[in-house]
Amino acid sequence: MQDVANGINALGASPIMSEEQNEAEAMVKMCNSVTINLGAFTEPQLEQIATVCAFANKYQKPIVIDPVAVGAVEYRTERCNELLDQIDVSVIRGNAGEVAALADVAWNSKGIDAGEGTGDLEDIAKKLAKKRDCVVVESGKTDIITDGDAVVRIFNETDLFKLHVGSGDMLSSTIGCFCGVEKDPFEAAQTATVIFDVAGELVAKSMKQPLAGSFGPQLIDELHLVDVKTVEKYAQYE
Ligand SMILES: Nc1ncnc2c1ncn2[C@@H]1O[C@H](COP(=O)(O)OP(=O)(O)O)[C@@H](O)[C@H]1O
Ligand SMILES: Cc1ncsc1CCOP(=O)(O)O
Ligand SMILES: [Mg+2]
Repeated sequence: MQDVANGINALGASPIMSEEQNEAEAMVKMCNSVTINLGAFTEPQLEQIATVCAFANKYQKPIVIDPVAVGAVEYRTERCNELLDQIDVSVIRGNAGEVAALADVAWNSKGIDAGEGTGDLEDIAKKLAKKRDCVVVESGKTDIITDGDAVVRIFNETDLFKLHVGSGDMLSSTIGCFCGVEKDPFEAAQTATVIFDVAGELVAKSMKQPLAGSFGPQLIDELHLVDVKTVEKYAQYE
């Protein structure tokens, strides 16, 4: 949670974390977008999450969902699908295992990680985008972004992302921030993802020794420093 708040604050956005149902309407009214992270929740929190999402739909604030580990634990898949049945979501951002689980595709997920499977990653992402009528960002070595028809691939990467727990959470919240300033969630998701990936890649390239512990803080520093010119110079996508 700390990395998420610091990462998006460094980018110039303004995070606020909330867990209290009674402030849900006020929170949603004042924000530009809502990111729901299902990393660790209890049943009462699910009620609060559903309330926040209902207000977000009412006040037309975009919602980004990070369905952490839904592929690994059936309970999570069920709760996440129940939530998605109730609300309109702009973007779902997950790794291959999470996206496959929500798209009803068999996959061997592993905890918070992507795990392994044989399905075509782009087809699976498109299936979920069509099923939930939203944009899907399926992260991995190549990040796949789709609205169900068009597909954009972002190639900037570093293995250090995998060693830093919370990289996916930071990416999802970054997408949330861009959805708050760009009406088209497909555009917002692409911009956020390329900035995040370029920032991580630049950190990795600048490190004398690629070490997991120092990657996190340096990623936050790079999110602070990174500018449009730098992203345009290094972005690799099609
Ligand atoms: N195998 C990989 N090699 C390099 N970068 C990766 C790899 N897998 C994921 N990433 C990057 O890590 C970031 C977080 O994505 P991911 O690890 O898939 O999310 P999560 O942490 O939720 O599993 C993304 O920016 C993605 O591009
Ligand atoms: C370790 C852990 N446990 C519940 S959520 C979480 C963090 C997941 O982070 P990410 O999916 O971004 O690696
Ligand atoms: Mg994750």
